[in-house]
Amino acid sequence: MRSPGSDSESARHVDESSASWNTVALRDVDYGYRRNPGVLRDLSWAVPPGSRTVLLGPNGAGKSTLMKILAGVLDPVQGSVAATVGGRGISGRARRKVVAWMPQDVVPVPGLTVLEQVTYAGWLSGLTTSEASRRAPHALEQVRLNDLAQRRADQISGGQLRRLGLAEVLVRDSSVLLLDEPTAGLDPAQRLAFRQLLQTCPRTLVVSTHQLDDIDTVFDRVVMLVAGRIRFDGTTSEFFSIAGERGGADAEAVFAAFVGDGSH
Ligand SMILES: Nc1ncnc2c1ncn2[C@@H]1O[C@H](COP(=O)(O)OP(=O)(O)OP(=O)(O)O)[C@@H](O)[C@H]1O
Repeated sequence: MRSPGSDSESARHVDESSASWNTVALRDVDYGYRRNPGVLRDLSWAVPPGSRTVLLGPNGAGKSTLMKILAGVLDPVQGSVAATVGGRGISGRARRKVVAWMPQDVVPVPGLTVLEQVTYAGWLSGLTTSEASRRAPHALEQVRLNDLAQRRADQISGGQLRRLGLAEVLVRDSSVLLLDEPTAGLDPAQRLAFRQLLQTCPRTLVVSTHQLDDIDTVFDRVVMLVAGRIRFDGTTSEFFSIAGERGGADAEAVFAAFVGDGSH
């Protein structure tokens, strides 16, 4: 393993006691792919510090693209991304220490065990080898994968791989976690365990999902992205009050209304 670079060292000096102030914000961001321009359009949004935000939107709305830009994996074509820690701006490279991203497709590292892959992810994020080794078993316990710690990562099921991806994020000491469809492919018991984990997770969360059941028990904010623009940004109770206005419609009906008729 190479030793963590100066980037991680500078981020280590971040005052984690003020982590509730840590945020990342987009201003007037446009993004498009070469063959697919206009995916995000003039988008401004700041991750609310200390909150649990669920990111909703139809297929192709731009949720994954938005997360990749927040995580620093993609750079906007126009506009800017700024992260603040304890109220102070930090560099784009230091942002990768503060913001952890779980992609939609978790990739097993050939030849590594589940435990080694999580340890490696922690080390790559800037933890020392001993810190990463100390934290990895706990991260595996949090996603209930400790029984498979010694299994090769490329020999586990799709749902188990997803939980491994989540452990790779939890092992880091990042204060902002971006989770792209973390419950896709999880069985009902694991989805319940995941919800319980999020309810007690003391970090800022942004989670994209197509599963609308129980969002009010986990998340305090809802962002709805439609065709690359934010159509709704508010508290979960504001989201559900729209359901009330619609005669007690459920979350799916509110979702469909935002996507379909543009009346909100
Ligand atoms: N690498 C790429 N090259 C070209 N177009 C892309 C690429 N990745 C995504 N897109 C396109 O960008 C748009 C937004 O995709 P994105 O994956 O961000 O949407 P999403 O809201 O996460 O969708 P889903 O709910 O289906 O995961 C889609 O039209 C998609 O086809």
